[in-house]
Amino acid sequence: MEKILEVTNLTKLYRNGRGIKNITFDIFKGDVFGFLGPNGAGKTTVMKIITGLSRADKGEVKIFGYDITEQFEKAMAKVGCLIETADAYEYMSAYRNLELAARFYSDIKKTRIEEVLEDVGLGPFKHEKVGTFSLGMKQRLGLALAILSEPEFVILDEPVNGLDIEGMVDVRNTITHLAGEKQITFFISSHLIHEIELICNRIGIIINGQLIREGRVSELLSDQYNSLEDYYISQLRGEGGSFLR
Ligand SMILES: Nc1ncnc2c1ncn2[C@@H]1O[C@H](COP(=O)(O)OP(=O)(O)OP(=O)(O)O)[C@@H](O)[C@H]1O
Repeated sequence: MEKILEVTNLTKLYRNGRGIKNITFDIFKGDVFGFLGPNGAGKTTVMKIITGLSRADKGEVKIFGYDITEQFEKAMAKVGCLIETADAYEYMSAYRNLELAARFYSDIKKTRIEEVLEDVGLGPFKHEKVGTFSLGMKQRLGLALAILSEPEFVILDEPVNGLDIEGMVDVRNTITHLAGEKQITFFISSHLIHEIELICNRIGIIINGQLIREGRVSELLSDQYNSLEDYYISQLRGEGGSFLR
């Protein structure tokens, strides 16, 4: 199976001694890979390195076979991402923000902007200024920006953070639709186990900067566990009990 992302021995230590250590995993074409971990586990650190926003101390990242430090542009050519909150101009409308972002690509049609706005549920608000948007609406705009260029691999850091139930369902449906219909591969971080269970086929669990488990959801869940939540809690208790005290 084609490897879309290869992460090998990724390590980064901040001056305060926190960070990530020897993270290794692969994502294959068609995967919706969930990156699960409690607050401060290291999810954003990994995603920032993968998308070139931060540098690793050690290790290697390849996207579509290209090393992200040596061939960054080639590695990122078919990648869309949303890391932390969307980088949007608050005094412009959602539509105008997408129009500006579209200029970075040579082949985005006007109809594509309308399409992504509908996909993420921002159609009715497209001409309103982003500064007046709720956090959830900004998250949706971030998702729209991430998928605008019709990427083959999409990296989303906590995409449903701050969304109400309806917003969560919309984003979940959008991801499931894009993965199923358009064969887009996803790498999604979250601490919301239920969301991950509903949309991901494979997961990695990161605790205290270390990837403690990685695999197919169906294989990780043996008869012993009724849900991913049961499994996740058992792993936290085993490896990082302090998170639950
Ligand atoms: N720039 C930084 N300087 C120092 N420490 C940092 C920095 N960025 C992150 N950390 C620390 O590294 C650890 C991992 O942080 P990171 O943001 O990657 O975790 P996370 O899993 O994304 O957490 P959350 O779910 O809360 O967003 C945390 O202990 C955090 O305090």
